[in-house]
Amino acid sequence: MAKLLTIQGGKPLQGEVHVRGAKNLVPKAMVASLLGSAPSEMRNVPEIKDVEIVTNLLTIHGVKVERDAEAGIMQLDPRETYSAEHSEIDAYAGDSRIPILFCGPLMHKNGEAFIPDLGGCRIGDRPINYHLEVLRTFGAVVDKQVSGIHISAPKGLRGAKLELPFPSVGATEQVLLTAVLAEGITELKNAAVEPEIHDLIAILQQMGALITVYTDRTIRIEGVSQLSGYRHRAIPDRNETASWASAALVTEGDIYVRGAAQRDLTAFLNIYRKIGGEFEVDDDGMRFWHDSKPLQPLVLETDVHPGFMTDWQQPMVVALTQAQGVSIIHETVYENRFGFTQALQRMGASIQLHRECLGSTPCRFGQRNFLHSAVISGPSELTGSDIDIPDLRGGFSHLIAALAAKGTSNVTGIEIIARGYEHFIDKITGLGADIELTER
Ligand SMILES: CC(=O)N[C@H]1[C@@H](OP(=O)(O)OP(=O)(O)OC[C@H]2O[C@@H](n3ccc(=O)[nH]c3=O)[C@H](O)[C@@H]2O)O[C@H](CO)[C@@H](O)[C@@H]1O
Ligand SMILES: C=C(OP(=O)(O)O)C(=O)O
Repeated sequence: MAKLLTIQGGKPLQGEVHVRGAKNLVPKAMVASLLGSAPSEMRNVPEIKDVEIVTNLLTIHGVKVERDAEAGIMQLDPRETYSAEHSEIDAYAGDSRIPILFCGPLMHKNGEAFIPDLGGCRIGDRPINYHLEVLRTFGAVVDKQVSGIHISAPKGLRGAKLELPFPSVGATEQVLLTAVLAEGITELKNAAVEPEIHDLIAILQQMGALITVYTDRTIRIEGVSQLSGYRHRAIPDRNETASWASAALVTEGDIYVRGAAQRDLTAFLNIYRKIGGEFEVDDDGMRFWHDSKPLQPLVLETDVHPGFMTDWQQPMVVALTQAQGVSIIHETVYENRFGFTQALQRMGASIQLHRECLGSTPCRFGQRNFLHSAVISGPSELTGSDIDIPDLRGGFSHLIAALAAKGTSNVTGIEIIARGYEHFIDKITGLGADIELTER
């Protein structure tokens, strides 16, 4: 049965939420456990859909996964893995982007892997050409099938000199998860250096991997013949933290995010302060609030780390609809991440999308007919609307717009949000929102 969330907007969100491990790290750490010849333990594991999907995928490959969901502790025992049936794996087609990262570990373990078609947010084409190219360079043979891909390493996997055309997070993780047990040395240039990548490297190092990260986006990996397990506490979800911070800004609220860490939010906090948000930090988390002073418009470009992360863009757009003046956003990571603004426009926001690059950060989309720049004029009074959630961050952005809007919004498709936001309905309720969840 589909869920319908009815939101009566206009109440500031006030109170506390608890943010646990990062969606963009935990499922990958779970995949890394496959590389070990001993069990691993992960702490700070959130109850989100992507963790569930990877748990199921590991389980059908023979990994024993045990979990205390409330305590956030997961044990993963990979000692008796095997190749799963294609039909079993195919059941997860279209669910998440993580399955592509099974390639290296499963080839090391079983000599082959079958990967279902990927899911994840529809915010651009999201090809996997970099992944396949690096895997081929390691010596893998890729066979694209009607649905999914079969990949094998008949002659084993050997370290290689690699350079990514763009510092892709996923392709960098692909290289790490493959190179650690490949024969010889791998050098990756133009690697992504997001905090979640550093956390994955910390995990692999605990397992016995030899990895060096240089300051120029180069990563060097010396392959080893065997890895053990790890015990690790995942870094907190900086994207969920930024989302709650934006919710406080949009609703004139005051939210304490227990578990949040300042360090990986530098670029976000600079913008938050410039727009007029307030924050303070203590040992257990961060408080974000917006007193009644007017929000300031600004010019912003998304970028790879250490820039302003693309996943923060969508909630921040909602805040900018409330700023006094014209703001400009240039999205340089995904070619199609402004589709969610249509619903905001229906709610009363003034947002124009442009094909041109409205910014100076070099981007791949300028001459290619993609609406990847936005001009937002504020402040606009938002009114409630019927909304069907399009993607994860766009969906959370719609929720906070509806929570700030005058009147009632009827929101469908909220299941998508559970892919990356733990217990978000309970959290919003706990912050004082006037919402009702019904099944249809
Ligand atoms: C599960 C996860 O961690 N998701 C994050 C990860 O996604 P993901 O790892 O999928 O993102 P990438 O960094 O790979 O993608 C960045 C850009 O590279 C392009 N590209 C990527 C791979 C490839 O083979 N070919 C190609 O052209 C993509 O289309 C995109 O335009 O990093 C993104 C960028 O920080 C975040 O928005 C996502 O939240
Ligand atoms: C784009 C995102 O996730 P995914 O890569 O899992 O689709 C996101 O978390 O905003």
